[in-house]
Amino acid sequence: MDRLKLLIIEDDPLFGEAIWEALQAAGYRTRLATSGAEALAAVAEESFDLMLQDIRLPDANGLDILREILQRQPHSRALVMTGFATVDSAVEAMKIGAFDFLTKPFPMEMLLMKLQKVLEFKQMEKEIDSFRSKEEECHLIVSRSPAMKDLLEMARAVAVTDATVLLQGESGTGKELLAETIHKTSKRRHKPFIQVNCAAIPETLLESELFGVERGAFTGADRSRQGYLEAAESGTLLLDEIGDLPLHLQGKILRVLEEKKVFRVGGTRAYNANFRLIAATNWDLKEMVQEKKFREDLYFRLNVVPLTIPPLRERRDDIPLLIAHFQKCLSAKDAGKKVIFSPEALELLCRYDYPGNIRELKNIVEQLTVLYPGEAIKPLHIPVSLQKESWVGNLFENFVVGKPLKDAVGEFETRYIEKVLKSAGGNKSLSARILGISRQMLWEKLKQR
Ligand SMILES: Nc1ncnc2c1ncn2[C@@H]1O[C@H](COP(=O)(O)OP(=O)(O)OP(=O)(O)O)[C@@H](O)[C@H]1O
Repeated sequence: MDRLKLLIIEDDPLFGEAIWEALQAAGYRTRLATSGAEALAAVAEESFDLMLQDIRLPDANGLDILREILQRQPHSRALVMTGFATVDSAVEAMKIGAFDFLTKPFPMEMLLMKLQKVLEFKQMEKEIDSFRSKEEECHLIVSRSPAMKDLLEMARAVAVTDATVLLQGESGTGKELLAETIHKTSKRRHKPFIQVNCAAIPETLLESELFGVERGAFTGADRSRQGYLEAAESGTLLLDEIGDLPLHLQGKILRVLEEKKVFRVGGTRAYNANFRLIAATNWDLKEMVQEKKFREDLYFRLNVVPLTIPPLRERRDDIPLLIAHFQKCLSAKDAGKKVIFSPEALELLCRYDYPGNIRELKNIVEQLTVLYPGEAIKPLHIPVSLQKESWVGNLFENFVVGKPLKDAVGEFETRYIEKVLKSAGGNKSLSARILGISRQMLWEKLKQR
């Protein structure tokens, strides 16, 4: 860490200079101000890590000066110096934001010890800040595909409104992440973001979890408690997997949305329900409406701003970017967890269809990082199941239609075996394992080519 820069604010020039000298000798960069006005002028010129300030100043109230400086330089810390008679002011100073105080007279060692504490604290603050920003970065939506561009623009525009949003997309496409992003960019961002996965809560508990319970509503309800709808007051409620909400609860949710009031199970008192709703689903809700599995009136109520996230296989240009993003986040958490992907392995990963979408890609990167830390990932390292699927897709490209089935199957088999062998670097045992045949059978097939 750089040397700390200190501002000494002390009206007694002799004492001020003694401190100045002791701190310079201890390696700190220091500047001395002998009045409130001088201190404010110094702060206007440069920023300080720490203020060492006497509370009694000739030209101003020391507490006012402290307040002003901390407002102008919120990252700096203050140690106040006080005589016995002004200990109350020291307590006041701590309330304003001073880090600690010293009662005069004090030995220089005591001052140096306190400064060391501030140094440690500032170092910790710095680490927390950088951890926080890295953590935040890892919660960002990463994309460069044109397919996502319009969608993200629409999400940004809708975030500042209070409109209900319906997020649709296959599992793992990032619906929850998008919902969280909408909340974080909305005016409700300082209020709660409550997520409820309707499919994860047993149906018998879902009603009381959502709406809350009044004491005595049923056997075992020995105290009143709020549900998720109330907990989301003034914030955002994400109802994930809303397609799994039973029909009778769909009606109750619709009433809450219309009346902006919640009634707990077994209760007659109405509680406020002022939340912004984001609903998410993997199902096609329109189809569910046609099949009478989802209420049409609720569907219309939810479908105010529909946003459909495309599956990863329809935005393959995002794959290398996402891989780099997950690698960065993993190595930020643990510097030892770093892998490099060979171009062949990357190509393989870019061709796979990802039925589990981004979640599956993230898991694959994590898995490879744990299994092969520090290594260069080659096709050999990529899970076999994943290789088979992407190769099969690729092998069908340029396949001539018109041959008898037997010939086509033979041709496919030959091409497939060649591809497996190439990717396994000619390793026959591994190729046989990938192909699910014995080494001997592979040998036979190679002879027949
Ligand atoms: N564009 C993206 N950039 C970075 N990470 C992403 C992106 N989209 C999704 N992720 C990550 O992928 C994982 C799955 O995303 P998320 O849980 O949001 O998907 P989902 O659509 O809500 O899934 P499900 O329908 O199964 O609940 C999460 O770890 C999320 O942070």
